Amino acid sequence: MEALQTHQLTKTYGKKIVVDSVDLHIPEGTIFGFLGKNGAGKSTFINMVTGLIKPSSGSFEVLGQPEKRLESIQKEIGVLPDYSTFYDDLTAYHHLNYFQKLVKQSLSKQDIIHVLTQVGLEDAVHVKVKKYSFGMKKKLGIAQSIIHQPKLLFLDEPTSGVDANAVLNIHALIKEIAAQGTTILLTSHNLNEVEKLCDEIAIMNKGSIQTQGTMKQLREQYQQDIVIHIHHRSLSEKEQVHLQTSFTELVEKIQIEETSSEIIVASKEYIPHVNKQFVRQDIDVFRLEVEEPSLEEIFLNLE
Ligand SMILES: Nc1ncnc2c1ncn2[C@@H]1O[C@H](COP(=O)(O)OP(=O)(O)OP(=O)(O)O)[C@@H](O)[C@H]1O
Repeated sequence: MEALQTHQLTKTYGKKIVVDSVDLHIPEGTIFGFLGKNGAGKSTFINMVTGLIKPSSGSFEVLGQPEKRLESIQKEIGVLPDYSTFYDDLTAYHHLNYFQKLVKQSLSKQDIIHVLTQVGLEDAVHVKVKKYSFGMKKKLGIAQSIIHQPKLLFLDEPTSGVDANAVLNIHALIKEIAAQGTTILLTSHNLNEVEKLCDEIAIMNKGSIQTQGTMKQLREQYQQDIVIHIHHRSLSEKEQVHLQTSFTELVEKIQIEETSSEIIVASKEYIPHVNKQFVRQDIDVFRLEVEEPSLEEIFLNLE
């Protein structure tokens, strides 16, 4: 089953089309990366499929239920919005206790403390939120979004403004939640994070989905040249010249140096040929690395 499916989902404000005929399918059990520049329409999309705002046209199903039955599955959805608001005078514990009652849970004190420990707030359980830093509030927002063990979790920028250590903890937590079967839609401006965590990615631009696929599919789709780094035994100048001239039509660019070389080819099929040239000339290859385009390069190339 698809955890989320949208059909021509559209949102307009006056004449401005903010989300434009989006067809998105998020398979159950995936961590789905949702990318796009500021203002691309990601939060508006999330606000529609979580029932916060009404679509202008189009339809969607969440966990198999159509929009009009969204209320019946609200308990199965968790949301970390792009900004969370809390009551300054309540502690993290009181917030979660209040929230769990809203979503009709009956967690014990220990359960609530466990969730706060999961997000790294174990030392601030009984501290009032007015004393929390931005990163701590973010963690509290994550705790609130997962306290009822949702089947589908929307995390809008879960690590922005959070320090490096806490980022690693949040990544581990996201993986743990996904391993327990929760589908996660993650928006982030940190492309390394998305590359590391997500099974599938969609990139939104000016309200439309520009591209969608697994990292492997996106790489194949957007890979132009393949850069091969070869670390080899030390070559004499004569050998370097000989090697340089032995590569002809196969390579786009070649740079031979004493102990390492960089060769750019147009297609993956040429990689074994490159390797063979070294073997043929009796040059020991210690390491051969193929550089793949990062999500960042793909993302920037799409602009
Ligand atoms: N209530 C509204 N009325 C008018 N325009 C709106 C409204 N809400 C959002 N917009 C516009 O819709 C566009 C998309 O906003 P949205 O917040 O969905 O983008 P985003 O991709 O989430 O951006 P970011 O990465 O900065 O969070 C923006 O140009 C924004 O100004």
